[in-house]
Amino acid sequence: MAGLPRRYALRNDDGMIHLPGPFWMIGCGNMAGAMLEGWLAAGLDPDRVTVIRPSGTPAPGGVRTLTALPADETPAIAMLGVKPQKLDDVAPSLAPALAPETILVSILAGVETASLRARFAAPRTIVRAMPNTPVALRKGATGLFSDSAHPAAREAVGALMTALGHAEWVEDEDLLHVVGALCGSGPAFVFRFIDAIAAAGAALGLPPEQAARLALATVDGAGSLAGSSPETPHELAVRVTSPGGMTAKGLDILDDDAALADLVRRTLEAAVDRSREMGAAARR
Ligand SMILES: NC(=O)C1=CN([C@@H]2O[C@H](COP(=O)(O)OP(=O)(O)OC[C@H]3O[C@@H](n4cnc5c(N)ncnc54)[C@H](OP(=O)(O)O)[C@@H]3O)[C@@H](O)[C@H]2O)C=CC1
Ligand SMILES: O=C(O)[C@@H]1CCC=N1
Repeated sequence: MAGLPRRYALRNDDGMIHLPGPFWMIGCGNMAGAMLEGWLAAGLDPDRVTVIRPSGTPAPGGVRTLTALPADETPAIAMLGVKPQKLDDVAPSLAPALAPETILVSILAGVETASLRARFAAPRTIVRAMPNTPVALRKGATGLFSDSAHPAAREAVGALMTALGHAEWVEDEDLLHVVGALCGSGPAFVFRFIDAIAAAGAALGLPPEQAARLALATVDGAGSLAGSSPETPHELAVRVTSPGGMTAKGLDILDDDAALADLVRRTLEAAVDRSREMGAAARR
């Protein structure tokens, strides 16, 4: 972080996260709440964070939770964590509370930078982030995009997101629709796969609870192995597949006519299409 303005410094030598000033989280539901859990686990000072949510449901970690924006401070970072459809409920009161140096981070699926800039005129830097719920365990995958971030702001937001797991920038905003489908929605698709192999095991005779336990442990172990091995998932699959053995017969079904690849491609396409629709709705 050498050479960064001090107000952007997010980490010190002990690896703790220090925010440059007040951090507002506008909405703290499934996704933003998971991010907050991950940041708190990473050592974020809860006193720097304010959650604003209409229910007033207390945020984790003793983080200050309000039902309206604080009147007495300007946020260094403000993160939009509401549903895309709620953007216009939030923008009129939030926009005047932001300063040019506020970094505005949006996790709204599909909603483009231009739509955010049309509603939030002040912040020089707007960053779009597309995270996923495993950030709660600091094992997330997050795509980032900004058309405007000063290198220091880019590094600051990158550091914040890297504290939640894997994070990388995309240079073309349109690709955030794909990142949303792959990373943002991806855990739901994987959870369905866990259920599917559990259901298949049960259909073939295992007690359902036992099938569910074995399916979960298998996907957990396979994911960890894939994440820690220098080998590609394809190479790891080869290691499982004994010539003339049982795995090859199963893979023949998944690979026949690219059945699994085609199913997953159509799955992501459907999610991307919806992301584009939500983006178009926010343009109006
Ligand atoms: N869920 C996911 O896995 C992912 C979600 N996203 C994006 O994250 C965003 C949030 O999704 P998700 O967390 O699932 O949704 P949730 O419904 O779980 O959370 C929405 C949050 O918005 C708050 N909220 C609603 N209205 C207002 C308002 N007027 N002012 C302030 N806060 C408000 C709610 O408050 P309260 O708690 O009081 O009800 C709640 O905390 C979406 O834009 C989505 O596209 C992106 C990637 C993955
Ligand atoms: O389903 C959604 O729209 C949000 C964005 C990605 C994951 N959940």
